[in-house]
Amino acid sequence: MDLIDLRILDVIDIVLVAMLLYYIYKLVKGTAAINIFIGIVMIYLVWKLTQFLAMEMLSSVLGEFIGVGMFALIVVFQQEIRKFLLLIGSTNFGRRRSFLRQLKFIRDRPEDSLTDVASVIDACIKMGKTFTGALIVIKRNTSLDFVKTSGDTQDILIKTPILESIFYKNSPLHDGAMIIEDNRVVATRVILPVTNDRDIPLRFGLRHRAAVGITEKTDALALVLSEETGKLSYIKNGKFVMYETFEELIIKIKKDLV
Ligand SMILES: Nc1ncnc2c1ncn2[C@@H]1O[C@H](COP(=O)(O)OP(=O)(O)OP(=O)(O)O)[C@@H](O)[C@H]1O
Repeated sequence: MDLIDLRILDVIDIVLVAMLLYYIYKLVKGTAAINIFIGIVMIYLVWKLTQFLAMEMLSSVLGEFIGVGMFALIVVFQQEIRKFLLLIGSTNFGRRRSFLRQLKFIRDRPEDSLTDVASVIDACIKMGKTFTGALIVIKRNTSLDFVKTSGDTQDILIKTPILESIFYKNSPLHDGAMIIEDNRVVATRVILPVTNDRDIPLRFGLRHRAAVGITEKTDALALVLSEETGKLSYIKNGKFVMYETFEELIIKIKKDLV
């Protein structure tokens, strides 16, 4: 019986380690950190090999290095560790959230719990036609309180004309970002963290960099309207999401909000 238990635990152990390595790889893939990650994996494998071959001295040197290296790793991978914890947190919360939403849906008026994505996109289409710049952040699981404090607190039910009037060029609220939680505008004139990503084309300025920045640091979704081109960009997880039509975009956002 003990033997069977051990085997099952071993399998679970291996699956968990494989999942952990996969998630870490997914996070560092395409970043400069991938080379550091590969380097660490190689040192670890050599260390294990020296232990297996009983090469005492080399194994103890590498062992010491890996021991101290743990602290260095936390510093080097600060951003990635943050993202990783966020990923784990939001995976669980995601399910709980949709369950809570169901409950909320029963309790509250529906207009208060689900983001009216169609109205948001409708406002964006209209603003795009008049080359009005806009930056809209939609909260998912991660709290946005740390950025909200930089702007003005609001509590406004989402309606197309209201969103348009907020970003209207002469409006006192048009500057910075607007934050949406559920179906309400909860903050305006918010200053967002700007990304350091050098791969973003130069034609994108600070508004787009801020949208990439907040979606890198949190799981929020961002919509950016360019004042220069009137083009609407949808940004998720620090990346521009491609879409063909506005209908397709609405479906994508709704899916991302479930
Ligand atoms: N860190 C930030 N947080 C929130 N809003 C910002 C931030 N940086 C810039 N903005 C907003 O973006 C506006 C325009 O900035 P900028 O012209 O650099 O952006 P852009 O990406 O080139 O956009 P556009 O294509 O509309 O010109 C600013 O006036 C401000 O309202």
